[in-house]
Amino acid sequence: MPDQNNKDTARPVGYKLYLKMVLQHSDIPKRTIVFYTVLSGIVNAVLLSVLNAAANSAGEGEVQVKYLLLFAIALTVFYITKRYILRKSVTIVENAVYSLRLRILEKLRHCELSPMESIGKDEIFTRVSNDTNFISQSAAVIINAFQALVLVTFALIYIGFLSLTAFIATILILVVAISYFLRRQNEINQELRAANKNESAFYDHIENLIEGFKEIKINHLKNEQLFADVKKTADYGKEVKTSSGLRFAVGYMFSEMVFYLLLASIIFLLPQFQTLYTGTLTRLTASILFVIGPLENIVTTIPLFAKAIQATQNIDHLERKISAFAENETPKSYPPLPPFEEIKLENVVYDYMDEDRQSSFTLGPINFTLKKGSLNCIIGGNGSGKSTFLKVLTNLYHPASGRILVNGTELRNFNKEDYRFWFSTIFTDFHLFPKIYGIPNLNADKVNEYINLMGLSHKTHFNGTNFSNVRLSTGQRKRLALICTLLEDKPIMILDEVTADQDPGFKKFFYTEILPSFRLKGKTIIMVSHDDKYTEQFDRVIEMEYGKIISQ
Ligand SMILES: Nc1ncnc2c1ncn2[C@@H]1O[C@H](COP(=O)(O)OP(=O)(O)OP(=O)(O)O)[C@@H](O)[C@H]1O
Repeated sequence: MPDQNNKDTARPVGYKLYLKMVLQHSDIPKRTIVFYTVLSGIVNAVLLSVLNAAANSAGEGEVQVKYLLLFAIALTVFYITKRYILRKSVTIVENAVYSLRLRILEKLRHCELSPMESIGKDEIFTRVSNDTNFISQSAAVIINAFQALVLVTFALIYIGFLSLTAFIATILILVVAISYFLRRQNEINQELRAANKNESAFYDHIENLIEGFKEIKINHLKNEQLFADVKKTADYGKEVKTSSGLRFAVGYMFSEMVFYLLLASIIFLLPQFQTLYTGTLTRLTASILFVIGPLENIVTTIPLFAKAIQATQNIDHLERKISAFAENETPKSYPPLPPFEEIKLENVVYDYMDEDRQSSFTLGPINFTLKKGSLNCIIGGNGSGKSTFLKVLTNLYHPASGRILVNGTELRNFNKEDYRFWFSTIFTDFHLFPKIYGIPNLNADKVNEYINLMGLSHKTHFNGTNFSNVRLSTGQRKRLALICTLLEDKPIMILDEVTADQDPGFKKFFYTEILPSFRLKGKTIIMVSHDDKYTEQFDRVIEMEYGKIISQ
């Protein structure tokens, strides 16, 4: 589903994209930024040429006041412009990163579940955290390099003014050195891409090592084999990064050597071919020496700029992916959802797709009716599709075909968010938030009452905002999730294996006390359970096999 709001679908080329991303939230016009950057570069050039001229005239015993005055003016303008541009660049970049992060996360929270699952948490985390950080850190360096470029341009003009031959020689040498460096940089970039892929594999290993710590502590063979894989990946990373580092060093050295050769040829050869005025050779030498520093700055910033562009493209790619799957709900255009009476699934089918867009598992066709106030139990073997069915029922996954009818009207006539708001869910992979979100006017006493009811008062209590302790066992954490579900007080509760990690005492309490209390409150329950001995507590038992309901 393409993003209706994102009309600008043509992707700008790398550096334009970078500029667009960095400058889009700037309150200063682009022209002003360029003006100050260029002015600061020019004044920097003036500053150095005044010093150069003053040094020469000092040698000739002339009065220095004129140069001193010029120096003072240039230094003041340089200070003001450079300070302005550096301060503004920090604000602009941090604004850009701030807006970018919030914009992506804003889009992400409106994204559908299945594309979000397919993008994966690693990519989202890397882009939103690492790549945006990189853009933020590289901006000041890039601005400095841009000023260095202005400086070099003016220095070259000055060299041309002193000697046309020296100017042509310098330009030629510059073209050779920079194109050699850039060619090397292309090779380096290829290696860096390989290093990046390898880095992701290395992160995976670290995750396995941390997440699987218990397993590797128990089994030293696992520990050693995993570490052998870690080492293999680290070895490859070292190899690629060393190779690219060496290439960079050689390229850099070559560029430096070429400059010394340029200097030597101007000092030793130029006077043989051209008559130079007194002091011109000294000025030329000083100017070329003066160009080397800023040029180094520019050349070493090129890889950083390339990486910043890559980071921008990565972020843009993620943003486009998320935008393409963002829900385009316009709540005001939907009629209000009536109170829940019945949900009907007619021939509903849902497919999980593999990387080749082939179905790896099909749920359905499902025909099912959920009536208000009913207690429903879903049973079935592992992988029979119970959780998938619940995600389709709650509209977290959208059916590939079939209809969902809400009180007799098709669901697509209503706002999906309103529909989902009917449900309280505890999925098998539920997340316990550190705060209780989504419950207005939360009554702390009521929360603590539930904590007591669930037998957790010796472990935790609610302080008005947070639970005092969430470092609990799996079963205890599920009881806390159940408390949140009770507090939400929705008409339909989805409970996916909530009793799976509970002790027999709590199971009995749940099925004989809590469940009947739900019935009394008129709640509708769908619960996945493997507790055969309590199935008589439900109005209906739905059995699933290979993605289908085989009895209900
Ligand atoms: N995010 C996913 N992407 C692709 N396939 C999935 C995904 N989640 C589940 N599946 C596949 O769908 C099938 C049904 O999974 P589901 O989790 O619905 O089964 P279940 O009946 O709840 O299993 P269990 O009792 O083990 O929890 C499985 O074969 C599983 O491999």
